[in-house]
Amino acid sequence: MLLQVSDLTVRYGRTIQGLADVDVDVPEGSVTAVLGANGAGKSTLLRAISGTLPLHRGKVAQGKVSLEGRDITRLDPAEIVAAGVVQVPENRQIFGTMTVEENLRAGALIVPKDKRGPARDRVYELFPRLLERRTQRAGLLSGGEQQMLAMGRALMSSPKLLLLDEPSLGLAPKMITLIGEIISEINAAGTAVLLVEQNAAMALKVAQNVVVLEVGRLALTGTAADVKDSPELAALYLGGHGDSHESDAQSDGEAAAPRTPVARRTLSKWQG
Ligand SMILES: Nc1ncnc2c1ncn2[C@@H]1O[C@H](COP(=O)(O)OP(=O)(O)OP(=O)(O)O)[C@@H](O)[C@H]1O
Repeated sequence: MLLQVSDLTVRYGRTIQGLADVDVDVPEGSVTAVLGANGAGKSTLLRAISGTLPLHRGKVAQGKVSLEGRDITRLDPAEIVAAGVVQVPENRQIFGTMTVEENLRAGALIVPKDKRGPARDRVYELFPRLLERRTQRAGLLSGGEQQMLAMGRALMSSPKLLLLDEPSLGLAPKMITLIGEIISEINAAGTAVLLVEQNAAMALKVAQNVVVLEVGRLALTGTAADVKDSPELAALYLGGHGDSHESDAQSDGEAAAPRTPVARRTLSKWQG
């Protein structure tokens, strides 16, 4: 197993529980999606993995995160990047006054000098739009292009695992489709992806495995194929939240299913 999150409980301050007893496995070479409504704990899970919880006054109260069997729970963010786990933050955090190319260079600081050129070429191959705009200031790019740049920057260090926090956020449907295709390409090239999304339709297209969080707890796990058609997904996630992202996932009325509390279920074992 590439990444194993076991029995993870996260607290913010003394009282707020961000996650409780969460288990997530990311198999080598897979795309694993984490779905859930606002406040379900998706970002908290990514922060726990990337070691950035302390920046948000959070801490792991219990449980463990392992990468290829190595305990990375208490490593700092730079050590986790060096171990091969790189996060693309939700708000993208590109450097607006720097050019596209300079932003990419900033993602390669830990990369040996002779490997930086080839890494950049690979990123440009994956994102031809970034190549076209390499000398432009990043702040002038469209939202979708900024998302590509944030992903490209993360890929500069050739991570084993890419953590994506709601890459579809604020993007037009066509751009969301394109970003989904790019995630599949990144994965086909050998990088595992943990994809946090509110856009279930996109996530279910690109992921093999799915985890659904509900109020900090694991509500549902299974293969994308199993989860996609499950009434549990409609009840847990698509129902009752009225988010516009979600409405295009199921337009057949299922989304209006009442949101009933559902005990944690496993629809099927992880593949592989
Ligand atoms: N820095 C923080 N301080 C205190 N509580 C926090 C902090 N960050 C998140 N929380 C709380 O932890 C819980 C999980 O939040 P989290 O942001 O992980 O959810 P999410 O699924 O990513 O939601 P969203 O889609 O809105 O980002 C929520 O109850 C939230 O209020």
